[in-house]
Amino acid sequence: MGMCESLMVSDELKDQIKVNRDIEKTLEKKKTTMLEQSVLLIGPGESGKSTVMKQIRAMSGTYTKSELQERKILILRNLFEFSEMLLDYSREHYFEITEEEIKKYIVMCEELKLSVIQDGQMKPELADTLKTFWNHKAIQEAYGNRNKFHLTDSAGYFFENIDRIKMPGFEPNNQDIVHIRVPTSGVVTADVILKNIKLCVADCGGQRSERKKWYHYFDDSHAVLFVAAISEFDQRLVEDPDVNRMKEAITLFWSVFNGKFFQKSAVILFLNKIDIFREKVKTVQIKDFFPKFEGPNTVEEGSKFFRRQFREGIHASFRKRMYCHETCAISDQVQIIINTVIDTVVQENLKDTGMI
Ligand SMILES: Nc1nc2c(ncn2[C@@H]2O[C@H](COP(=O)(O)OP(=O)(O)OP(=O)(O)O)[C@@H](O)[C@H]2O)c(=O)[nH]1
Ligand SMILES: [Mg+2]
Repeated sequence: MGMCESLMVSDELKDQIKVNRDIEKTLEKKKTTMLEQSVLLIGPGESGKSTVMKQIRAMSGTYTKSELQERKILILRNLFEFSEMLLDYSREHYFEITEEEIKKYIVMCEELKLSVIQDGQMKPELADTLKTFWNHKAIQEAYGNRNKFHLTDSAGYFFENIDRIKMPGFEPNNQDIVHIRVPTSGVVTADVILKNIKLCVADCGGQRSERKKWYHYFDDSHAVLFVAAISEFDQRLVEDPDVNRMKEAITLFWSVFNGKFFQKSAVILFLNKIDIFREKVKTVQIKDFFPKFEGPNTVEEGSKFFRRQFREGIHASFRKRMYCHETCAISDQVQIIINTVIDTVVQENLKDTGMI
């Protein structure tokens, strides 16, 4: 996560941290009753909104035993879903895999499905088959093509951790939890207390079919946290394979901040999945997808370019209330940025009420 971390402590962030300390002092002096701030998490599907929500949750406390058990079952469900997708892709593309192996892996998928429904425990033999499956050449070839069939970014993580997951007393840790993929349907709300502030967070499903539900939450929020995956500049939408994911994110951002809604809200943009972006720019040219991009194909130039793209199409009144961060939501380091964001939100709203 080297670059991820170095980007996090930018000069902008340092300035922000200083401002935040001042705000904390102001709040301390005022000894007000607990401040309530509502935060709306929006952005396209799979950009990392729920992952940010999980990190906020991790900052505010621990999970109960039954919540951990639920997450353990979700991990097995993910392993089942990812295995099926990888196997289907290998078969469709005639990668080298025998009929006998295919039959064995179909049974493996069935057994995984059963362990999800039953006790959430993976039998040792099943774990061994999963490991052989993951190391199979055809499956690795399919995994190498994951961008083409929308396999979730975190699929590899669970296969790599089977030895730990199969243990009878296995309890998911925060890293496991942030890698779980469950698309959000509708809007999931949660109240969290952080830094003596009650945050009412609404995490919205981001796929096209989910977006009409967002409008019920428009205009009431103190802050809008828009999450876009910067790594997706070369990928296509699941909902419409003709549309580039990054272009969709930018147009969506422009349409939300067009001047009609969120007149008083702080606008926070997370250019997320910077870890994948860092790897990708080594081999994929931004210019091939965004001909206007002229700089060297680096993380720094790429981030600057995309920041500008998001900024340039929004209503002028939002630009001075817009804060942008490059993030890696699966890294616990993102919690530092979230802390900063909370302070920014409070600062913006205290300005509005004339308290500072
Ligand atoms: N490598 C990497 N993976 C990430 C990052 N952020 C999220 N992910 C993974 O990306 C997948 C999608 O993340 P979610 O948080 O479920 O996405 P979402 O925006 O809530 O998606 P919808 O609910 O469908 O709108 C999950 O498997 C996450 O573990 C990141 O910064 N880096
Ligand atoms: Mg979600």
